[in-house]
Amino acid sequence: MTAIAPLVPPPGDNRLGAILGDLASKGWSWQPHMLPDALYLALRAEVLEANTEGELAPAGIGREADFQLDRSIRKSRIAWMDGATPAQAGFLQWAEQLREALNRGLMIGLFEFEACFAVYQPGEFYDRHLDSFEGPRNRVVSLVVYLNEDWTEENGGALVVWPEGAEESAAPAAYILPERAGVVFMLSETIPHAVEVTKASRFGIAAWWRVNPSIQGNIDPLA
Ligand SMILES: O=C(O)CCC(=O)C(=O)O
Ligand SMILES: [Fe+2]
Repeated sequence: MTAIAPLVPPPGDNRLGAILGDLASKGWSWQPHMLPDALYLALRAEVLEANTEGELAPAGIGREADFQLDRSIRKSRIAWMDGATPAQAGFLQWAEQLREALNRGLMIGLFEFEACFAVYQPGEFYDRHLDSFEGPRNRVVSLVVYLNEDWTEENGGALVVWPEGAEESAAPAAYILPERAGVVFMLSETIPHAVEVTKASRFGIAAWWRVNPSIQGNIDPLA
């Protein structure tokens, strides 16, 4: 199988520098129109199809024993990616280039990657939360990619980002509209964020890198 845009040019040095600088200084970064167009179109077509074919399942919170399906906190539907289509394979390659750049620039050992399509229908939302879970195989950097054409402020559905470690009552640092091919990076353990109630169908990808929690050379097997 050939990945879509297998030779996606790596994001330019300026852009990578800005992302690394933002993550180091404030813990999050907004990059408008960052996803290459061929990938954007192919991934958007896939999420629209998954949505009409009923391939999305209600999203939960936490993992394994802590997993909860609490529709009062998070109301959306997701489908995990397995890289089995050209669009998904292309996305995984693109993310791999970012992983290498983040590891070099931040001197961290991002290791595993997991990604899902996420759809919020009108009225759906995700309350304020952190993406990291309890336990050793934790999420360290979150990546969100938006697959919406012509999003407007009236549609709602903004991603609200708070400063690192901010109290619930603190003023948000940013309201980000889920615009076409826009990409958000966040430190999963320290950046609280929320998705405001959307008034239009809101398509995107939520993804995370985790560190390798291996001890004495034993790589933790994938779940
Ligand atoms: O779609 C977004 O803007 C963010 C989604 C999110 O916070 C998550 O899936 O954990
Ligand atoms: Fe999140």
